[in-house]
Amino acid sequence: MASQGSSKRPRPRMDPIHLVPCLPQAKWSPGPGDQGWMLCQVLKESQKYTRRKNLLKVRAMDFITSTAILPLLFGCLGVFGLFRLLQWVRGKAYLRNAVVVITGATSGLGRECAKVFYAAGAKLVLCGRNREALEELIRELTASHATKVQTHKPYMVTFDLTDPGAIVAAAAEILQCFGFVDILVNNAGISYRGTVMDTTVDVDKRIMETNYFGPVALTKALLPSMIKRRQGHIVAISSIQGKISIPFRSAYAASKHATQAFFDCLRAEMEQYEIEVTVISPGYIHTNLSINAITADGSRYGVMDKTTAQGRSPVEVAQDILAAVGKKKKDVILADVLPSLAIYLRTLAPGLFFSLMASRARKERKSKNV
Ligand SMILES: NC(=O)C1=CN([C@@H]2O[C@H](COP(=O)(O)OP(=O)(O)OC[C@H]3O[C@@H](n4cnc5c(N)ncnc54)[C@H](OP(=O)(O)O)[C@@H]3O)[C@@H](O)[C@H]2O)C=CC1
Ligand SMILES: CCCCCCCCCCCCCCCC(=O)OCC(=O)COP(=O)(O)O
Repeated sequence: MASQGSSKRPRPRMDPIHLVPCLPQAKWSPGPGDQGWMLCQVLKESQKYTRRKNLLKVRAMDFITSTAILPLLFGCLGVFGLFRLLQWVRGKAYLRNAVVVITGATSGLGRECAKVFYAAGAKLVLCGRNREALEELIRELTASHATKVQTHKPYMVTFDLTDPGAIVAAAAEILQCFGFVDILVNNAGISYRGTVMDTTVDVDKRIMETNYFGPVALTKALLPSMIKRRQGHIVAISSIQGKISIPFRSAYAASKHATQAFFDCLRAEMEQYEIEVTVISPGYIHTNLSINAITADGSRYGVMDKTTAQGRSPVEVAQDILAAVGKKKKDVILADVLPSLAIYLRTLAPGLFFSLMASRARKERKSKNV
């Protein structure tokens, strides 16, 4: 009985390095026209190709391991990591014990900014119109002990940004708190809903006074003391709407565009005194901004818009602001991809951007039947 093994075809011997079958060379030498010969040529070619490929692989590995690429890569990563760490440590030191003034600290983003700057060890002067809300915030801050750095009891100064006289008096009071100001965060603001045609000029002025003239006046009142010390930092909380204009927000978008322009000019002029200027442009944030917005006739809008309700958490935005200030960033956009892209679209393809805004206006008009 023939053994099972003898009925099988002999398996080709394998080339141990390249893992391809070894060609029978000495025993068999077929000639052209022979089918076996053709197969042999094809096999030879494929063997050559595989060898070349493997050689390339070996050479590439040799290059990576024996040359400086890997050490260089790890070196770069190390330097980058060290740079980030240094930046973080410097940011922390910059904010610790710094005298920071925050306007609009009674609610929303300003309230959260107060919390993160307080936890970072800043000496706060909290501003707003509502004394009780400021007192409650100070109680809340001083009651919390969840920080590693030394904290300081905040001061408060109440005034209305639409009152130029009150701003001058408030600036003097602010300077008396700690003797000087390191960082001014111009955060207070109101929004607006309405068509250009229905909106009274008084409403346009009110928005401009709160969002533009008020912060400008407060900044001008505090700048001389900063210039004298050759030290200071002005932060303006603008908006994505300081970079693009969307329908039914004429007064608000105008006030934020003016804010961006003013503080960009100021940055250039203050460079000689080493005074920093940071403009922050957030997208939607979940605060009471839409509820507190005013309408075409000056009445309160009073609605929590879907866009606002779905906005970023004010705590997160406040943390981003703290980081940006610590790094002395000049211009920061804190928004989702679409609004950020819209800024580029406005610059690179204005025609397309204007068509999109016109269609947005049509849709909104239809849905509100106006
Ligand atoms: N929420 C959002 O989607 C976005 C907001 N922003 C900006 O963030 C900033 C903060 O707004 P946000 O927290 O969202 O809104 P809120 O309405 O919650 O807070 C607004 C703050 O501004 C103060 N304020 C309003 N008017 C005056 C005034 N005349 N004088 C003094 N203080 C005033 C309010 O104080 P008071 O208690 O006295 O009313 C309040 O503290 C604004 O500049 C806004 O434009 C930017 C982009 C998106
Ligand atoms: C290359 C492709 C680009 C596609 C771009 C499409 C255009 C999309 C338009 C997006 C508009 C975004 C508007 C964002 C507005 C915003 O974030 O405002 C922040 C605020 O200040 C909110 O105030 P409001 O009172 O309006 O709630």
